[in-house]
Amino acid sequence: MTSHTLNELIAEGVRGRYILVRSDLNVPLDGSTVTDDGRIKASLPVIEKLSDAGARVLVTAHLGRPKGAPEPKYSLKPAVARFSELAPFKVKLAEDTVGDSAKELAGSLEDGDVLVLENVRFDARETSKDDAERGAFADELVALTGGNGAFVDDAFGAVHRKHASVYDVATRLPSYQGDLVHTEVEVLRKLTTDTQRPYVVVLGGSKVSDKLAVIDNLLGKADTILVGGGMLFTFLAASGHKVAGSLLEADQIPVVQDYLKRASDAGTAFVIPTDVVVASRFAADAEHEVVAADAIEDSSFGAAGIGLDIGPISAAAFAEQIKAAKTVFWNGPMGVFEFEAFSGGTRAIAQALTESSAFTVVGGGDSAAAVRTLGFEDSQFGHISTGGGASLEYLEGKDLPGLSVLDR
Ligand SMILES: Nc1ncnc2c1ncn2[C@@H]1O[C@H](COP(=O)(O)OP(=O)(O)O)[C@@H](O)[C@H]1O
Ligand SMILES: O=C(OP(=O)(O)O)[C@H](O)COP(=O)(O)O
Repeated sequence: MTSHTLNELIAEGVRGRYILVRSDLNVPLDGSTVTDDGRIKASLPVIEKLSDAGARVLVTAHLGRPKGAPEPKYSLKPAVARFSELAPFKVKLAEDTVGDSAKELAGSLEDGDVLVLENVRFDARETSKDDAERGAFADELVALTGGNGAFVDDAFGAVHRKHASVYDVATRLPSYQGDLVHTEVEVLRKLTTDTQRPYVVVLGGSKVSDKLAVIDNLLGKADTILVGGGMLFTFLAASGHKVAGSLLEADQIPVVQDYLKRASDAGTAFVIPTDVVVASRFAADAEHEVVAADAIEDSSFGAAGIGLDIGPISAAAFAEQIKAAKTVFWNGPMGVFEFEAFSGGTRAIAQALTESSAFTVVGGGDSAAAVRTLGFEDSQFGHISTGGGASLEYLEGKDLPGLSVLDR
């Protein structure tokens, strides 16, 4: 199955037509400052191509996980401000997604203009499990394109989401694959069809249940899974250890126990940290100490302690595995890298990737932000993917709704 490409759409002619583009502008923010603009830079080429070709571009995007209603802290304003600085054309932001502001501004677009609609997740229908609800929202998005529109999906980071702006609009408009999605899929396709072993997967971050779900299909595919970040505490708890106030998804403990049981038969080894950096509270200047991973509650902070990074012994052990690998996929920071005191594990893993002769892929908004803010260059890695969950789901061989809906 193949998808139609952006170049095909441009060859068909877009001047004067409304082209709906789904981008992933879900960037990390510090207040209203974008701390890593990688996803904005990655989204720019497709929008620029369409603008140059005379399209009237309507961009949809999400930021964070608002609860289906407008919340100022999840506004796309900072992302669009940064977009405007980077783009050679003016970018407007509507005050709503499909309301009066969106309709009025869309109606006033001229050829080559770009309008970003406010966070699609401000409308609960975007992420609804109910097909009719999502469909109704998609209809309203599509209505903004007049009668002759088209859809370009360029939001690789969201292709694993069956959401209205990713999936349902593509069932309603002639649809095309954006260049970013195309490039990302090509790299991951190579990784899955020609995997050099040992194949090491490094998992961390805070979207614990999302990422635990992908491990099921990685058992037997990956030789080794290194477990860090927020999910390590669910692994420790599954082995009977107390984790004090650390991030724990208690309902996932049986899932992890099942993985641990099946791992050796499947030929996959889990490596769980043996030491952890425990803090007195979740803050950049919190007191902290390194303790054994099976004795987190014995730290000076007792049951109030929070594990915010893997310890140095574990980081060194992970680095050894990475250096001996031929393929490494990494998603999810090892700790709260945003705070210097808890960035050591993430830095050590990034460093090991740069020193490994393996083909290395770093995936995920925060993982990409982490390597950049810790001073590494994109060119030191085989590929930096804009999608963490999306690339993991691709690697486990799942059908990704945002990709399959584009297949003809
Ligand atoms: N031990 C931990 N406790 C709480 N949060 C953590 C921990 N380790 C990492 N994190 C957080 O995980 C976040 C990134 O997670 P996630 O969104 O899953 O990664 P990505 O965007 O790369 O897919 C970071 O903001 C980081 O602070
Ligand atoms: O940040 C994203 O994914 P990632 O953290 O897996 O890289 C994407 O923008 C998708 O966001 P979502 O996981 O809230 O659907």
